[in-house]
Amino acid sequence: MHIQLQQVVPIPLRDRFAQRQSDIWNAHVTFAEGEWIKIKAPSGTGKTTLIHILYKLRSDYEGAVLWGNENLKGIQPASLAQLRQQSVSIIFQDLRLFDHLTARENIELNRVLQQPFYESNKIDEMAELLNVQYILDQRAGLCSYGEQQRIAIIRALVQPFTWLLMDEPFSHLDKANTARATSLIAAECATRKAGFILTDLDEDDHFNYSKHLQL
Ligand SMILES: Nc1ncnc2c1ncn2[C@@H]1O[C@H](COP(=O)(O)OP(=O)(O)OP(=O)(O)O)[C@@H](O)[C@H]1O
Repeated sequence: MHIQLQQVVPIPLRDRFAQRQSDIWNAHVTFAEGEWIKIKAPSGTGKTTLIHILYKLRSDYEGAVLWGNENLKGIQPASLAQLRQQSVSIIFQDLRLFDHLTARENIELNRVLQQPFYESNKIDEMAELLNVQYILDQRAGLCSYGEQQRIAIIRALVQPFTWLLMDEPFSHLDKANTARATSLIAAECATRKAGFILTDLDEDDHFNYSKHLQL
């Protein structure tokens, strides 16, 4: 499924962005199935806004966003639920774990709420790869941000998807942990022939990107 942005402009930012050159805002953009897209932008230029628009957490924009032939503005709740269960997974910038649940329960909840893509033993396997196996049974609220970020990454990877949305997904990780996380994400995207959209502040060579865009 491809994604199209047709002259999307967030309404609260309309005036501020009017003079700005952007590959995304107020442009026609198509992301083809399986593409690995990097979107680079300074702080405050709308990375989170874009990710939230794509996941339909907000609809205060002009223009249109299409997932395949489905315009997000008119999408029925059942179709949106199906999109999020089968086609789109997400790593939020603010992580959005349930603090009172354990790390494992947070991941398991997403695994069973969706059509499970893996058996639950995959959680232990991924946790070992990302070096967070020792906090799996600890309450997420007690985990450090770096640990929580790795849990949020695993949570996103245990469900089916053909697109993965990632909003500054390595912001709390050191170099070694970022390398572990990127190789797991690359392997999981390759297994599914999935594409991703990754936003970040700076250039990086974490992945073999298909496209580099500037917000
Ligand atoms: N609903 C809203 N109403 C008004 N302004 C908003 C709204 N949502 C976001 N903004 C503003 O839009 C700008 C972009 O916000 P956003 O969080 O998308 O930026 P970002 O690129 O993700 O930033 P950072 O790199 O700091 O996380 C900010 O200046 C923010 O204050």
